[in-house]
Amino acid sequence: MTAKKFDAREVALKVINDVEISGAYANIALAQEITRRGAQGQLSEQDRRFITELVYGTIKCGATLDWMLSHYLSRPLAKVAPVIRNILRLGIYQLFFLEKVPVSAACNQAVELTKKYGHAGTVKFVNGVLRNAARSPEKIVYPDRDKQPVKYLALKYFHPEWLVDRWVKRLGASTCEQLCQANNVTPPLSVRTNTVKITRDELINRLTAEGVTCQASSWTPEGIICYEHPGLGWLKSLQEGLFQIQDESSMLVAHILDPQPGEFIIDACGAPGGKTTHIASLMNNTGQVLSTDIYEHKLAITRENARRLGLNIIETKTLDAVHLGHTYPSKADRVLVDAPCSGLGVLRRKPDSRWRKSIEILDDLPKLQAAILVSAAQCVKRGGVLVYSTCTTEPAENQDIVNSFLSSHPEFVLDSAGQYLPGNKRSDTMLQLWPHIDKVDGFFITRMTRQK
Ligand SMILES: C[S@@+](CC[C@H](N)C(=O)[O-])C[C@H]1O[C@@H](n2cnc3c(N)ncnc32)[C@H](O)[C@@H]1O
Repeated sequence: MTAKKFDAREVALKVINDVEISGAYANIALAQEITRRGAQGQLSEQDRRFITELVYGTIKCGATLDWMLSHYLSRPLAKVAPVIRNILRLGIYQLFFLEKVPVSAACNQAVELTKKYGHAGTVKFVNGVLRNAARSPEKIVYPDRDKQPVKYLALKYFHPEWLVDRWVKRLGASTCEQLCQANNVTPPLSVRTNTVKITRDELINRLTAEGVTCQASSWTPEGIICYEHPGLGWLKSLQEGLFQIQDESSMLVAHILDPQPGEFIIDACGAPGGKTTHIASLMNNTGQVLSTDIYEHKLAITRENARRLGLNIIETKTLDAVHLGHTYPSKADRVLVDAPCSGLGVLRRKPDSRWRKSIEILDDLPKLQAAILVSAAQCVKRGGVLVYSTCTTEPAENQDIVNSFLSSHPEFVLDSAGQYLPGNKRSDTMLQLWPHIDKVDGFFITRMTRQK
């Protein structure tokens, strides 16, 4: 039974304000609000979907909505109070991007919200701006695609201009367009079967019985794609440790490392343990996996995941990976460096992530990545394996790091990462996966063997 009538747009506004004004993460703030309202019996499935659409759409399209609004404003949007600004964004998003929402509903609800959160003057202002936009949509003219490709692509596909500029220079406008389009498609949830406890076929049956619509992934033997699912927290199969939530391309990393039962493996940047637990599963829970990370609170999540999955060969240690080399010299059979990175390959996962990045992050990260790789490499035994991976598509964080490492470490040779793929093999030595080509998160994976 619905306990209390509420307005979906007001819930969406609250989450958007939390993200914009308080710096909350969109997915976390939304999940909290939905859980809270759900527990109070206020939310139907339809409400949940509509609120999610409003929040994710308004945040993802942020700069484009502001540009659209600027056509109907006589003063800069930055001078408008934050809450009113967000009401305008929500309103114009519905007017221009949600065909099913009637114009009257979008405008009237924005006015009602302004009555509650603004004053008489702002009510008139919001009403005027949105009704003007609804009446004169022809005022919105996108920049010419050929003359101003960066501006056009940034506005059309909701990406920061600095990033589009970078991609257009490196990939060309057409590829950049495909990449931006792919980043706007929300991917389905993917999970990894905990093969220590259950087979993939059995898990698919179990998930289906729990109301999940899913099918086997073609990338890995344990991946499952879930197209529709009830709240994950409610699934007994999750509580029983039958699976781990993990992206398909992220699952490839442990396969390329190819850990064997009985070995000693170091996962240098291991938290929150997606790959650490996968490695332990592939070792059939026999041997030792040391998962290190600079943040203890993240390693606590690794330990919790290992406990839930029933993997008892995992140990954790809080450590700056630049000190790994002298702590475990030549001790490990295999070492994984899943380096901290700009995350530009996984923008499709969260609507706010593209707006949280800045060009400056690309200045500092490569130095840290190189230092971690050099140190972690010292832990590899002769004949052992070193894997370097990131979830970005930036050469400065990927190929440049590995090439520079190889040129100063002749004892390591580059293997063909593509040959270690569990599904279709590829000829790539350094594997770069792309959302627009491979339809998975953008991941970079390389594998090296220590010969001397
Ligand atoms: C890409 S994430 C790792 C994800 C993890 N491998 C997984 O699959 O769940 C990178 C990790 O590096 C950690 N990190 C950042 N700087 C580090 C450093 N100097 N030494 C060790 N870990 C670091 C971050 O805390 C973060 O957990």
